[in-house]
Amino acid sequence: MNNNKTKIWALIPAAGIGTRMKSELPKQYLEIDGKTILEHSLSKFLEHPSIDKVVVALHPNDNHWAKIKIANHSKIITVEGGATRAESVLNGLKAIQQQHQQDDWVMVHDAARPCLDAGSIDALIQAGKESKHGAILAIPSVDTVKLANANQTIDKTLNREQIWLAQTPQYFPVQILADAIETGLEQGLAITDEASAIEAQGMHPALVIGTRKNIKVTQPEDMMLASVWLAGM
Ligand SMILES: Nc1ccn([C@@H]2O[C@H](COP(=O)(O)OP(=O)(O)OP(=O)(O)O)[C@@H](O)[C@H]2O)c(=O)n1
Ligand SMILES: C[C@](O)(CO)[C@H](O)COP(=O)(O)O
Repeated sequence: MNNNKTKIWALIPAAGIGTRMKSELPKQYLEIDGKTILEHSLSKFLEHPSIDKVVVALHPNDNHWAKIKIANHSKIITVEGGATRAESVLNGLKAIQQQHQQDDWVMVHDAARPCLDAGSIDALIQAGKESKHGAILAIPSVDTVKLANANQTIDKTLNREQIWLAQTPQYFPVQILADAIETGLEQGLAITDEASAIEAQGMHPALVIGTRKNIKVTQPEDMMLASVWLAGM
């Protein structure tokens, strides 16, 4: 347990339907090595001594959650997800706000990233002590990056020294993140991760180097990669 007064919450948006995975089940309920992807993702937070509670946002028509063993875990609270990832996260934040203390922080992590390692959670917590605008896991681009024109020709090559690919977890003070997402949604901004809502408010979250193993299972071929990484954990 986190012994400071400040609590660290985990928030797992798991209300997507996995269109790009083209599977019968929503991808978070596909199994790797006898456990669902969602269970793999949740276990990283349930087993981490600094995480106090875990909020999971579920699809309103989810009829799979109740069947998995972890559903009864005493650290887990569930909420109904929304039509977009940002709305699911906001619903989770509202549930946290009913119980949180002023200085609590939240770590938002995609249900679809089952290969997170405990060291990355530690690194984010450390970065949060040094950045009042929060911190996210990300990896520097290893490829040359092109900016495209509308007709799929190359406009120009970007300086990849400045290009980082965002992952989750993304770690912020609860109140700051809830306000930023609420404002961003009201303004009609495209909020594809938590940091983009924070950036829109003029803040600059820290970038913490993650690992390439922390993939987001998105397309069918990602299942094999995730099972290889999980086997080595
Ligand atoms: N309305 C939504 C949409 C997505 N998510 C969650 O956000 C994470 C990242 O989203 P993504 O990988 O895009 O998942 P899906 O939306 O399920 O996939 P797709 O875009 O292929 O439909 C996933 O854990 C997903 O369950 C959510 O909680 N609520
Ligand atoms: C939050 C995220 O995983 C960071 O890379 C990503 O933005 C989610 O995007 P998606 O289109 O909802 O999969």
